Amino acid sequence: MKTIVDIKNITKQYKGKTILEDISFSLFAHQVVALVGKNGSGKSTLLKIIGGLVNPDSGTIYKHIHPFTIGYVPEVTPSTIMFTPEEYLFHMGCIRGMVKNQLQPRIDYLLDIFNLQGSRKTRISDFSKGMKQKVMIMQALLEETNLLILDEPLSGLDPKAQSNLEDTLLLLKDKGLSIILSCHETKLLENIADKIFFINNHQVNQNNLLLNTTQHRNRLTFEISIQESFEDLHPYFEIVQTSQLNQRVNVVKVIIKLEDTDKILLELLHKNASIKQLQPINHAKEDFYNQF
Ligand SMILES: Nc1ncnc2c1ncn2[C@@H]1O[C@H](COP(=O)(O)OP(=O)(O)OP(=O)(O)O)[C@@H](O)[C@H]1O
Repeated sequence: MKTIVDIKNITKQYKGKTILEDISFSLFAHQVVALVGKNGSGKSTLLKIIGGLVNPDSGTIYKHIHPFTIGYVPEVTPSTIMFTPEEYLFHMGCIRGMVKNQLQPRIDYLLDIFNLQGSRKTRISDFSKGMKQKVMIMQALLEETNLLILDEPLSGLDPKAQSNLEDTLLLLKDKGLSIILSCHETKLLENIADKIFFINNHQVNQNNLLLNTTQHRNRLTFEISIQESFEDLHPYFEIVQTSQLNQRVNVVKVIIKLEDTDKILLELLHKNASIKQLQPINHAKEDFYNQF
C-alpha cells in the first residue's frame, strides 16, 4: 500500500497546555481514516496541522507526493450563502486562480458526483444541512486533490443525510482520493472507515476492534459516576455510545476484546462502576451495533 503522508512525532501545546504529544502515524493512498475522540481531545488541531493550517511545536508532516494538494473542510458550515452552488463554486475557483474553461467542467463533474445536478440553480441558503455540507466538500475539491480533510463531516446530519454523504465519500475513495475525517463516535464510521485512530490523553492509538470482524469481542454496558475518569481504559475499548442517565451517572456502551474482558471488568469495579450487560458479539458485522 502506498504511503502518501507520514505524520512524525507531532507535539502541540496551546498556552502551555499539551494538546498533542509525540503523535506518529501514516496515511495511505485510497484509504478513509477516522480520528475519534472526545470534545477538546485535539482532533481539529491535528487535522489543521496535517492540512498545514497550524504549525506543530515539533515534529514533521512528510508528504510523499509532489506537488501534494489538500482539500480542507472545517467543522462549521456557513448557513447563509446567497449564491447557487454553481455560482459559489465558480467564485471560489476564480479566487484560487482557476480559469473558466478549467472550472466549468470540474463544477459539472462535482455536481454529478455529489448528486446535486438537480439543485444547481437553487440558493445554498435554501439547502438542507447535508446539501450545504456537500457544497463545502465540493469547494475543497475544485482542484485535483490528493488528500481530503474533513472536520466532523457527519455531525448534525440526520441518518439519511449521513448515509448519503458516506456514499459520496466512498465514491470519491473509489476514484482514488484519500480521506481523513474526525468524528465523535465510532458508531458513525462502520460503513466508511478503513482505519480508526483514537485520540486520548494527547496521544493516538490505532484501534481495529470494530473493523476486524474475525476477532472475538464482547459488548459491555456499564454505569459510572460522571466524576469518575476511565481514560486509562480507553485504549482497550471502542466507545459506541455514552449517554447521561441522570445528573450523577453516565451509561457507557463499549466493545472490548475477549482477552481484555476480565481486566476491564475488574478495573471498572474498582472505579465503582455498575456492570449492566456483557454479551459476546457474533462475527457478522451488522451485528456489531444492533444488539446493544
Ligand atoms: N487556537 C487555539 N488557541 C488556544 N487553544 C486552542 C486553540 N485551538 C484549540 N485549542 C484548545 O485545544 C484543545 C483541543 O481543541 P480541538 O478543537 O483540537 O479539539 P477537538 O477534539 O477537535 O474538539 P471538538 O470535538 O469539540 O471539535 C481544546 O482544549 C481547545 O480549547
